[in-house]
Amino acid sequence: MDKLISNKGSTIQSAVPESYILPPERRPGVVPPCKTIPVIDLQGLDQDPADLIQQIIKASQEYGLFQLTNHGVSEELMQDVLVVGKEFFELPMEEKERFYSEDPYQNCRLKSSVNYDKEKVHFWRDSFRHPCHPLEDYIHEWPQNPARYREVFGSYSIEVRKLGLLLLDLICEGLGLEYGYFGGELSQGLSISINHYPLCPDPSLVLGLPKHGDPYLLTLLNQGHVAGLQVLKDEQWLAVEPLPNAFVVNINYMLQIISNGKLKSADHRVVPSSDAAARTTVVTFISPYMDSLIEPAKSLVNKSSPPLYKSFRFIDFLRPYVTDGTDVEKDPLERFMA
Ligand SMILES: O=C(O)CCC(=O)C(=O)O
Ligand SMILES: [Fe+2]
Repeated sequence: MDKLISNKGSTIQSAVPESYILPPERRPGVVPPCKTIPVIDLQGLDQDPADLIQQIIKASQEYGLFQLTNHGVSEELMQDVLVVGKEFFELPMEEKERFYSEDPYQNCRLKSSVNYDKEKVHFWRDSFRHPCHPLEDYIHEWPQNPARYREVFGSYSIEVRKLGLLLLDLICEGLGLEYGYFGGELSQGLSISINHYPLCPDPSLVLGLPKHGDPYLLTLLNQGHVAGLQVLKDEQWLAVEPLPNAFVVNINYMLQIISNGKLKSADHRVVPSSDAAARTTVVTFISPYMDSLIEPAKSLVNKSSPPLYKSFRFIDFLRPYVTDGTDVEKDPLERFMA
């Protein structure tokens, strides 16, 4: 519990503790906002679906990440989860305590940094995470305080799941896969993580999250209005500007593998805000079942395009990823190359 940044009280507001200070070569440096990151307006879906699919595929090939506007999840719900998520982190410690755990497989889990006990340097983030689908299996484990938590996160998880499955259908069509390819067990997992990056006395010395790719299928991030997310493209970090009520969507490792490398997982990281504001974000991950078989889709593999990755069970990828954390320079896909 005393590992949580939000539990360290006033001492942490005056100076960054030694254990969070990165060596100079790993510090984030200055990254200006980037204007070229694709913004896709889902309103065009009815008029010209083919064009929209092309935009999604192109962005997923070039950046592995795009922003999505007019996506159908109401502004009210987008705002509500950010407000209630923030309220959760503002609760007294006694309220949050029962969710704190060192066990990476615990369902409802409050934790700090990435892999606190193993990492050399800690990251400036607390997070609270839980599975969401099917809702009735999990909602009774969620917090009852803030009072609106279950209602707001319940509705949000249903809406975001619908949107995520729609995006996967569009990606499926864009890749030329058989209809409904992602509809089954590959997309049955759903979890939400509230990331809280408290105010940092010197953001230039730390990272909120280190460079990583997300290990699932697809991520939909509601990043609110405080900047901090950066994506790596052609060895350059680009800052992803907050757009009101937009989702930042990123391709995950499993989608890179299933598409046989046609789509690319976006490496990203988070820098705590330098505009004197804490940053709270809500991240939704769509993922395969633990025992789902992951492999390049058969229809994308042929003589001239051999499989780039092996077949494996999702848990065999996830287990080392979870245990080793993401504080490593090596590529987690390496062991799964064909
Ligand atoms: O909070 C963010 O902006 C991104 C979080 C993220 O990358 C993650 O939770 O995997
Ligand atoms: Fe991530």
